[in-house]
Amino acid sequence: MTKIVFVGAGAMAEAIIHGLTKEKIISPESIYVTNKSDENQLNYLKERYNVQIVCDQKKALTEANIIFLAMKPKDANEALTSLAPYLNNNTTIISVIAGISIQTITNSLGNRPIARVMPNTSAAVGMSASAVCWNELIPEASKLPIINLLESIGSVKVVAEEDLHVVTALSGSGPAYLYYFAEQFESAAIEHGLNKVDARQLFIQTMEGATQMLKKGDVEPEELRRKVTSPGGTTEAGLEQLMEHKVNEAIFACINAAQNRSRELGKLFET
Ligand SMILES: NC(=O)C1=CN([C@@H]2O[C@H](COP(=O)(O)OP(=O)(O)OC[C@H]3O[C@@H](n4cnc5c(N)ncnc54)[C@H](OP(=O)(O)O)[C@@H]3O)[C@@H](O)[C@H]2O)C=CC1
Ligand SMILES: O=C(O)[C@@H]1CCC=N1
Repeated sequence: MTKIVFVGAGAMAEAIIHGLTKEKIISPESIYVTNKSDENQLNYLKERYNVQIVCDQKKALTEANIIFLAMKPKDANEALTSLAPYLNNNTTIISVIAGISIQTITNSLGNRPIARVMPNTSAAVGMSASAVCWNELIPEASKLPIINLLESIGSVKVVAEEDLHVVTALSGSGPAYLYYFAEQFESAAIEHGLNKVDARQLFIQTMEGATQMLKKGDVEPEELRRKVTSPGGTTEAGLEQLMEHKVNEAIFACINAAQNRSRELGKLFET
């Protein structure tokens, strides 16, 4: 049975564990969690998902088939140094850490199969938009099982490692941008008299409907936008404000800043 150890047990680890256990891809008895010090969080994960808390670090790490690295970039060096002595040569490392390169991980853990994944927190509902890259030590035969594992938490694209910076900016961070839009649209609607429940429900359904239309893939977003926008109508009035406030520039600046930060984090914690 495949044994998975999560080193780091915060928001992203929980979202992946939620997805994996919900889809029954891996039995919770085979999922182990450990972190730096927060015992309450480990107990919470055990209670909620039935996963195992690592008691014997050496045994758990030596027996692991897959180790997920799910700590913040600033904590990676310390965590990797403490893991290194216990790793089995065949263990596959799957890192979700933003910015930290396969080379940096290799420098601490030695030459071994390493994959980097950029998921997002929608993994909790099986809707992560994940991208994965790997080093040449991941055997061809292991690639599909890794993709299958990740598909249990959503969609998966295989990308070049260099592209993970922009992927992080777009889909890793992406849910936060959309939640920010949700907050702002909801507040604006409330200011104009709608109650919170209706405002939220209408906005969610609008996003869902627009997403479904985009997903059909037969009409470009620009054309879909045009179909909503009657000349001299309400949409045109609204869009004019978005353009006047240079929302397009804000979005370019947002993606640029996020992908730059991913590169900076990689450099800052390079070993
Ligand atoms: N949140 C998100 O939307 C996404 C996050 N990521 C990436 O996932 C990673 C984790 O992010 P997130 O879950 O949000 O962060 P959290 O702060 O929620 O969790 C970080 C976890 O790492 C643990 N940790 C810290 N130091 C060590 C150590 N030395 N050894 C073992 N565990 C340690 C912490 O333990 P303790 O609490 O005890 O200190 C905590 O459990 C980051 O690298 C981030 O870039 C990727 C995609 C999306
Ligand atoms: O904000 C971050 O750094 C992480 C990476 C992607 C989403 N959250």
